[in-house]
Amino acid sequence: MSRSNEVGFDALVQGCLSDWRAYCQHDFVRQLGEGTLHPEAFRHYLRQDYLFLVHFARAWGLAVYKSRDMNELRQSLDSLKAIVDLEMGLHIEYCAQWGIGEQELAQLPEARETVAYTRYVLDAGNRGDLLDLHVALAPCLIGYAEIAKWLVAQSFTVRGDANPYEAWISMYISPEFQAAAQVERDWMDQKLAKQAPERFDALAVTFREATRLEVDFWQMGLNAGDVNA
Ligand SMILES: Cc1ncc(C[n+]2csc(CCO)c2C)c(N)n1
Repeated sequence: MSRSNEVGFDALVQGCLSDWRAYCQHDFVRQLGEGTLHPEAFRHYLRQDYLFLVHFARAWGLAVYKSRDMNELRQSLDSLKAIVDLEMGLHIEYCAQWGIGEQELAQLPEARETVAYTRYVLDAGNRGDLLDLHVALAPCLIGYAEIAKWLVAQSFTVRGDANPYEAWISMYISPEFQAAAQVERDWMDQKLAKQAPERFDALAVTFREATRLEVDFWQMGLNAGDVNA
């Protein structure tokens, strides 16, 4: 747990609160909660998320490379294996339920928003160390847990079969996913508490940029459902 007199993940959020809210409470998220999101918006998001996950797996490969001891190596390798062996397969199955086949996924052109976000994360890790990489990944890893918690607390959110996006909500609100996000948060709190102020400020910039790129990713999805566009 982060203590109030120490900087941690919460301080990263406080450093870019308006961007963080724009991400966590984005219209894409709200409409997903209401169940009113245009299915094409969701499909576009799912397709690009497949490409996102491929680069996300590469980011864990980079984390393996940037690891400096056996603990870090094991943690990074476990994450890499989880995404490659498990989560990619689940995503492919989920896409199939939305009428998106594996063949289509394999041939997808990458949207600029996907390129921007994933390459930003990989560059942050490449030029920095393991902490820079984790901070660049934090909006993704911890953000989705926060988004799910926020969503289920809103009165407009529809749960159960009446919402076509129930599976998405239930995956990210699941105790397993929430616990994994908490592990990441604890790791980050512990690392951030040891950083000098200038170093923290540089990390906060990376966090804010990655958060803004997540906003763009939602907006990309929303735009794809705009029939007038
Ligand atoms: C654009 C985008 N941002 C974040 C996530 C969430 N996410 C991707 S991989 C992962 C780790 C464990 O599954 C999490 C939480 C996403 N799917 N797409």
